[in-house]
Amino acid sequence: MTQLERLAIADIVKIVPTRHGDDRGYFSEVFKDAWFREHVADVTFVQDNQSLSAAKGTIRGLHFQLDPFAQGKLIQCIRGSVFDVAVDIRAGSPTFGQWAGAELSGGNGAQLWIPTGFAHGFLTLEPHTIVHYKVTAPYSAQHDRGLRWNDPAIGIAWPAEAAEVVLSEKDAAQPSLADLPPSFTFSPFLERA
Ligand SMILES: Cc1cn([C@H]2C[C@H](O)[C@@H](COP(=O)(O)OP(=O)(O)O[C@H]3O[C@@H](C)C(=O)[C@@H](O)[C@H]3O)O2)c(=O)[nH]c1=O
Repeated sequence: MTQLERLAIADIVKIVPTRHGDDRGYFSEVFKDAWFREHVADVTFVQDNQSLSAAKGTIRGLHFQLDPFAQGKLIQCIRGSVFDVAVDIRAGSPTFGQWAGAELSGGNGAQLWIPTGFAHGFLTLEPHTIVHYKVTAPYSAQHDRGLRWNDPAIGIAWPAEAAEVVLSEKDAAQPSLADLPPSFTFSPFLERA
């Protein structure tokens, strides 16, 4: 049975698909459209992404895209491990500015569903970590925005691997939540799929 757990922010859902183990290894249905629509969110995924991070302590994020290219994301780690985080940037949301996170790894097969209205990022906990994820809107460089990974106002409790981080130039220069123009948050607060 696939396990489903809502995190501290209930719109963030952790999913652990069943793994059928045998002498060869395991088999797992990692995404099934009808099941996902019924149990998690009635959305259509239009793009799959994959990133390899060579070093432990790599941070990617926190990222989101503006409407009309806002993306819901289904995140999975297929090699190594990450601490994966979503930050609520829905203006008017009772959990605005709060975060929820989970460890995703090739070993645990866990996934995180992050709807639109959240900024997303992760920290690699091992070298050569591969993250694979589905998104509900195509990439649009013009709509791509970010938030500072270590904004004290958000206060993400990153694991110890964040003591010495590897960051892109873009992510080293991301603004803090207080500096986001109001038009960059998702307003009015809508409980979107
Ligand atoms: C995200 C993305 C990037 N690119 C290109 C742009 C650039 O040349 C190169 C690397 O882009 P980035 O530095 O933005 O890659 P990265 O920092 O891995 O960005 C990703 O981070 C995680 C946390 C997310 O949530 C994703 O949605 C995405 O924003 O890949 C695409 O062609 N398509 C895409 O969908």
